[in-house]
Amino acid sequence: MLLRSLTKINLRTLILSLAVLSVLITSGNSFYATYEVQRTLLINNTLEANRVYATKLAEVTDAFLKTTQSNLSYSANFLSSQMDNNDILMDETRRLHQQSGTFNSVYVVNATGTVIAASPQTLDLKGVKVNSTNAPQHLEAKQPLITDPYVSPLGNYMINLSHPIFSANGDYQGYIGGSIYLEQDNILGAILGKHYYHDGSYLYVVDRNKTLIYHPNKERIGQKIANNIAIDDVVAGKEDAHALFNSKGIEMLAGFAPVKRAGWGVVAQRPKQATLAGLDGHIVSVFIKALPLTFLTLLGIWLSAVFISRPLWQLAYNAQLIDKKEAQGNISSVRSWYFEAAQLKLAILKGTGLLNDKISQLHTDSHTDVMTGLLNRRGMQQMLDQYQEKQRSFAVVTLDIDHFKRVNDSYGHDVGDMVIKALAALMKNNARKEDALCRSGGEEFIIFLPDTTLSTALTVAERLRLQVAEFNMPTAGFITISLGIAYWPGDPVIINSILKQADQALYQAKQQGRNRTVTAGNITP
Ligand SMILES: Nc1nc2c(ncn2[C@@H]2O[C@H](COP(=O)(O)OP(=O)(O)OP(=O)(O)O)[C@@H](O)[C@H]2O)c(=O)[nH]1
Repeated sequence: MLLRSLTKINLRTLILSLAVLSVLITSGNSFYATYEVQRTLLINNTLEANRVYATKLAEVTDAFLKTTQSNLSYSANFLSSQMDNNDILMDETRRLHQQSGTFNSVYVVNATGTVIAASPQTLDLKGVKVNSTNAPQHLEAKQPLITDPYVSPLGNYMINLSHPIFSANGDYQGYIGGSIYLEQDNILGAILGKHYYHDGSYLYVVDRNKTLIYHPNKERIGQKIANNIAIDDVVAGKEDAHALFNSKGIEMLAGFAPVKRAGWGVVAQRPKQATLAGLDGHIVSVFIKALPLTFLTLLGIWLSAVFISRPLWQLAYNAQLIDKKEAQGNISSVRSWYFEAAQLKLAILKGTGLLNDKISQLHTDSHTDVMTGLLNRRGMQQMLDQYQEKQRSFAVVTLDIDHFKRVNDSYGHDVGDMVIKALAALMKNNARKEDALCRSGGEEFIIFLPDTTLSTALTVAERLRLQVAEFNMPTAGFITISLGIAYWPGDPVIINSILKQADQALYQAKQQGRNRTVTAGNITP
């Protein structure tokens, strides 16, 4: 069933379907490729932009730490000879606290771990003893230090930067330190926070232990982050970018860079969805812009399909109607503008030409008397049908060779045949183009003279009779013929009765002595 319906698909539909299908596949493919390329480009660009951005901020942070350590170093040098001067200690801590705005608090701790000066004074730190829990590394380090986050004696979550104080002779006298309160407004927020975007992008900083020391969401500060490849890489000192999922399961494009001076890592990231948000709209606008050209292409394909398939369709359609009269003309008028159609048209025309010739030959053969080439009885009947159909008047002459039996008897049948052929030739010479000559039986003939009056027919019949009488037949010599004439005026009188009338006139001519013409009816038309 499917095969049957497939065979009925015409060439135009086939070309159209294939072309439209290929246009759709090509367009779909190019849209998909464009989408994928744009998507990859956007993702890669965002990853790279975040990496560069994180690197820049890591450098800024590093420069800030360096400056801060220089300031602490300056103060430590200055205080090395002033460790017993309470006023100077207080002034210096206050200056450092208020002048730079770097620290939330500044303090000086002596070699035994007791705070001997602090700013702001409201903290009331003076006299507080630091220990390994609340100031873990300073005393042991005896060198410039940036601590890991820890909870201070007053309960602030903080990091400290410190610088040791040595006397002129190199004795360790304690250290000067500055605190950055991670959960309050601080210098890190001032440096990093202004870069926070509102499309879901943000930036955070972890320390060497993967603990958040800066995050736009302050509640997350102090949390340790696990299973994050960006953080794993950045605390290992790598600078790179990765696509990853954040703690809320949102896919992020993260760029990161280490702050080597502190062992920290800066991570800048943007949600992948926000990055690709414009892409769908972009592709839709590309699609809309491509629509007119696609429509024109489809129109062009449709016109081409019609143009290409038309000659073949016309040839196929007319080949179906090959037995119809007009088929050959229709096929000739097909504009076969390309090679295959032209060859096909030629082949069909040649085939139909041969077929028509053959049919015409068969038609002629079946309507012709073989011996004389005149119409036989079937041909005669067809002629009569045409006259009757067109109501065309005619005169009919029947003629018969006189005493033909004697010719046969005297000279043989072959000579008789020659006489019949010679008589037929004389009849042809004597006839007009539109006259119809028939051999109705052995040596009997009928001549139809269309649009001819009885008197003209008589003239024609007499002329023929005289010509025959004067013609010396091969071997048989001179013969005569008798003729009967009737006239059919084109009215509804049955034609066969006219033939009968002509026969009766012929009979009378025989009765009256032969070699004569007798007319049925009056001579005046
Ligand atoms: N050679 C030859 N003879 C034919 C042919 N057809 C018919 N005949 C002969 O024509 C003769 C006709 O003879 P009849 O009908 O008696 O008439 P007729 O001898 O012509 O005499 P009338 O017609 O009365 O003048 C017959 O002997 C037929 O055999 C033919 O095709 N060839």
